[in-house]
Amino acid sequence: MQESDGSPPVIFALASGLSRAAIAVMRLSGKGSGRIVESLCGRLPAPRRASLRGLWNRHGLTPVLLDRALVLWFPGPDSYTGEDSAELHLHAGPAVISAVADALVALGARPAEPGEFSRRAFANGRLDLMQAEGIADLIDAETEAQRRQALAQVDGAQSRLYQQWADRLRTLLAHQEALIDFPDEELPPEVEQGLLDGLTALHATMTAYLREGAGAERLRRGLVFAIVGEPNVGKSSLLNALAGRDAAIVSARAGTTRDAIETRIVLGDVPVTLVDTAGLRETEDEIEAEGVRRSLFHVKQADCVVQVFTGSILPPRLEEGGLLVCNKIDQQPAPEGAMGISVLTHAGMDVLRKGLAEKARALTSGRANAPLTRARHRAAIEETAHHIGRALSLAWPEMRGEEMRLAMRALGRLTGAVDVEALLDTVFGQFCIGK
Ligand SMILES: Nc1nc2c(c(=O)[nH]1)N(C=O)[C@@H](CNc1ccc(C(=O)N[C@@H](CCC(=O)O)C(=O)O)cc1)CN2
Ligand SMILES: Nc1nc2c(ncn2[C@@H]2O[C@H](COP(=O)(O)OP(=O)(O)OP(=O)(O)O)[C@@H](O)[C@H]2O)c(=O)[nH]1
Repeated sequence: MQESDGSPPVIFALASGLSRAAIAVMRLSGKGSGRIVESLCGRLPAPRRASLRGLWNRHGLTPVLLDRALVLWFPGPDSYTGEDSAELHLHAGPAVISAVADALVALGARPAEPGEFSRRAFANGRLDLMQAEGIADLIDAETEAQRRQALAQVDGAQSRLYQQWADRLRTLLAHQEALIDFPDEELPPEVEQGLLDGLTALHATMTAYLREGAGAERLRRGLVFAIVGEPNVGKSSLLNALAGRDAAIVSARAGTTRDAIETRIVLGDVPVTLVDTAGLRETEDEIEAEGVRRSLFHVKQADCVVQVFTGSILPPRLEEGGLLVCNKIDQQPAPEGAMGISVLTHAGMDVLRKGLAEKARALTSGRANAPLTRARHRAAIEETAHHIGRALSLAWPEMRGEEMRLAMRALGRLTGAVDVEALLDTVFGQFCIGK
């Protein structure tokens, strides 16, 4: 469906989501938005000013009033998408929303796909891919640290850094082209040396950046901490205590937890999924054995393993860098080398919470400015660095030039400057509807 002049169709979505609320924001974008708003509420309100209007369905014999709503009109290109856009701030009843949606469809609009508003903003040059991904992260941000990180990305921290790299690379490529085009002229030898030095420095910058990177990506997606140990040591009790609610079944019978139970909590400003796993032991019981297999899988997947035991003997560590926790110190003191707690009496629980928060912070720390937040970015920067590395290893100018062009391409895909059609579905498909 398109407008008759070939411009993209008007799309609409409930930007405020479907949860129960007092007001619902219906958002429209596309060249025909103005015509649709006029049909609903008469003349267009003044640009960017909230106006109270009756919304009328004029399709039947007599006009039907759908709602009295606040209407905002954003003429393009000064709008989020860069197109003519409008917002209808409705009373959020489901019947109001569906009546308005029906009227919009009758007027030629169609429901938006996930991320479609932002995709249009990208297509119209209002934001680059990294900023768009930042917006998706901002919508998902649960903690202050995630919010800060996402907002810096929306403000272009990464865009600026990667653009700076692209500019350096482009200058170096120009020098390389000069070496190719004028092989016989007397180009001063500094040109080639300067080129190689420049490539070496850029390569070093990128590899250092990749090395420091993992923390921000973990902060964006949140961490997984697995609670593991033998049956009956109090793993489920510990999960419930940390979560502050009865998420897992606690019983005196060993082997109670069969399948992993997950709870989300916040530790040190990082969202953490705690996984309570089946107790690790040799067993004849088929279901319990499957539980044990799954526990070991979680140990491998987790960002941190909280290994719980009881008694006076330190167990062998399941995982380097994990936390060794001795429970039930109300019955017996913890051995040296483990953190002692009693879920029953709360002894040691504050120290444990601090220790876990410290782990969460350490796993998500990294450079404060323009950090690496996504696997997509990591892959593109790795590819860029790979081609720069190859360029450095090639003496033949044409081939070095080709590697440098491939490096430029990889970097361009990062911000969306080149060659991205295939990427767009992946990037914008992860958005929620209405963004
Ligand atoms: N009601 C409402 N709240 C919202 C949004 C929205 O679309 N609607 N946003 C949606 O994401 C965010 C704000 N972001 C926005 C970004 C750009 C423009 C915009 O109209 N930009 C124009 C004009 C800027 C100006 O002069 O004020 C432009 O950049 O040209 C609006 C909202 C969060 N809150
Ligand atoms: N004395 C004492 N008992 C505890 C403490 N923490 C948990 N328990 C008890 O130990 C028993 C086992 O607790 P669970 O939390 O079910 O243990 P689990 O490790 O999840 O057990 P499985 O599901 O079998 O792997 C229960 O009866 C708890 O009430 C503690 O700090 N002190």
